[in-house]
Amino acid sequence: MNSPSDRKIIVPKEFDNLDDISYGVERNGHLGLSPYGEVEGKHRLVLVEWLNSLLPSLDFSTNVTDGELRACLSNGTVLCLILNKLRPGSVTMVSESDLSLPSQSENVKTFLKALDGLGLPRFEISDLEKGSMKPVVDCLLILRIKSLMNSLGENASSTSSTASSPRGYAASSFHYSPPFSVDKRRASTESRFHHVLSSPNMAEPSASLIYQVGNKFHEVFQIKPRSYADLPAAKISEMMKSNSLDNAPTQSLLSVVNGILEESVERRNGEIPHRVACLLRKVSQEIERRISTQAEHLRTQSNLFKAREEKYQSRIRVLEAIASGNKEESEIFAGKLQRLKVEKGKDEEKKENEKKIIRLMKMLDDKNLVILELTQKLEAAKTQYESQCSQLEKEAGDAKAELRRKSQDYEHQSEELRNEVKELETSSDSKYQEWNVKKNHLQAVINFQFSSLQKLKLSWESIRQDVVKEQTVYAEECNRLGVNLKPLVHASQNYQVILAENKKMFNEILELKGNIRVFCRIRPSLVGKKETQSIIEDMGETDLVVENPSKGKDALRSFKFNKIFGPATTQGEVYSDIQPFVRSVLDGYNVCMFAYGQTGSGKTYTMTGPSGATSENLLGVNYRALNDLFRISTSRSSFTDYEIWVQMVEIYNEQVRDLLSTDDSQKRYPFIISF
Ligand SMILES: Nc1ncnc2c1ncn2[C@@H]1O[C@H](COP(=O)(O)OP(=O)(O)OP(=O)(O)O)[C@@H](O)[C@H]1O
Repeated sequence: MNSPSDRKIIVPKEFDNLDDISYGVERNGHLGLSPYGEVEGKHRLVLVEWLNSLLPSLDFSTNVTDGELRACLSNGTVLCLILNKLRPGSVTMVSESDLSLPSQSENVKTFLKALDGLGLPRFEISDLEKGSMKPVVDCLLILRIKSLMNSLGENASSTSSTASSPRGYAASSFHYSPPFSVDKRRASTESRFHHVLSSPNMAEPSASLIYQVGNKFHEVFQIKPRSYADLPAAKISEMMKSNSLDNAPTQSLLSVVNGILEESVERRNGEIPHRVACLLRKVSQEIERRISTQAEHLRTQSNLFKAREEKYQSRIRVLEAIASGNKEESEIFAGKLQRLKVEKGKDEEKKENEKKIIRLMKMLDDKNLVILELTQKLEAAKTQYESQCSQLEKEAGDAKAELRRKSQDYEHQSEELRNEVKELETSSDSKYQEWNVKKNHLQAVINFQFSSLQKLKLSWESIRQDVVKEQTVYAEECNRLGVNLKPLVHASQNYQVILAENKKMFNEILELKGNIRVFCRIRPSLVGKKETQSIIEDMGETDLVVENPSKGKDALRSFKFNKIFGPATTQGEVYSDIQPFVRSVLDGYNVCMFAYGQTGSGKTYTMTGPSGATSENLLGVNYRALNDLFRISTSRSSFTDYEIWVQMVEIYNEQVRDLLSTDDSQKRYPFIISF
């Protein structure tokens, strides 16, 4: 049986970070040294240790009294300092120099308001002023438990945070959950787990954390979102070689994984560069290692909790043995209980102790449940990350295969391009040769053209000299011609005068010959008629004698004409005597010619010509007169304009008819002539 001095409960060091378990911790290894109740004394010791570790300047003794605590905490400054220590900048307090008596409770109010905000139970301001400090102590202990729970959550996500701060408060955040509710603890744990994964605060580590994890990983934190793919391979390999990943906070590693995955998802082709995939695998391996370590750590802690529970069970059994009246033990404890009776009343204390032990056991059970849940969560997280890693490896494999396929495509394309380049080179060579041939040909043509040009220039020069010479000769000729032209000009000026005189004399001759002339043309006998049937007895130049036997002694009759044309006279000979009258028309005189005779005497033959005449010699007077009119008017066109029009009429049975009119109403006289 152990003596009272042997019944020291030596708490393993690992339990220092655990909240409720540490209620039973006595740094000097003894129970019940406090002037307060045994349990409350232990609570107070735990609180004192915690406060001293948070704010070393307080330097509370282990036997701190209510009065000392009240004196220290009553103005609220220390309370606010505790909060700010746990969560930097969480409250703004009034400095001590500004504190006046009326506003002394300002910092206390601020502290209590912060507790309300965190959802933690609070005390009243009056508790700080008088009476027991137990509500204040309990409140601070719950705050401590809460901070340790958060510290445990932090430990689950970062092994380095405990290394940087023994209690891991520097980067903690608080999420209140009622201390003895399993469901709410689960909710709180899940919340913390979610917080570790998604909190922006975790993605942005504190300055001290960055300092601890090293500059290499700090560079990774400085990478802008969606720029992992652009990170140089040298920098990634340097980071992977260094121990920066080992020192980096887990939430930062998760942020890197999430960043790479988000970047991969947002990229259209979903490809992950090889170097980034290597970094991803390295980070995943590091996370996996940490999860395994954490799980192992939690299993160890669970075992320790179980050992601790067994010890408490043995203690309970001892106490039960004491209670059941073990004599020796009773005697030993009797003295002790006697002393305790004197101080407070042993029976009540024992019952209270039993109740607290039972509560402690319940708390242990709850804790175990929480730890079990945490272990399960971590196992689930590990499984999830393993599946994610395998998924990532699969995707990396797919990406590699895709990359290989694309590489082959590129190889194929580059091969095709090389072939095309070769073909183009060949074609360009042939074209170059063609162009060279053409160039040589063109050069020869140009040379030929150049020599021809030279010859042309020489020819042109000689021609120019010839032209100059010819111009000189021409000028001389022109001068000579001008000299010769002078008499001609003079002669032409006289020519018009002479011509006018000629006209005048010509028409005077015609007048002298007679304005009215009568010619007689004797038609030859028609085919089939006898010559003897002719009545012409004698025919001279101008005289004609005809015989009419039916008249008896007056049978012979003579006629006189201006001229008589015999049967052998040609059409041209007839016109030659008429032609001067035609020319007289163009000099402005009126001329009228008509043929007169009996039917068949030859009028049409003389004026027009025989029908169907093809020979020019057979043309009659009309054709020849018109021909002369046009010829003479053309020759005089340089100095006289003539208008010539034709009208053909027939006078038959004293009726005049227009032979050219197409309008029947206009055919008979009088005609309406329009020009
Ligand atoms: N000088 C001539 N030489 C040859 N044949 C002629 C000559 N004169 C007229 N004849 C012929 O005589 C015929 C009658 O001539 P044409 O018709 O000229 O007579 P006409 O006086 O005009 O008759 P009509 O008054 O009836 O019209 C025609 O066959 C014509 O060829």
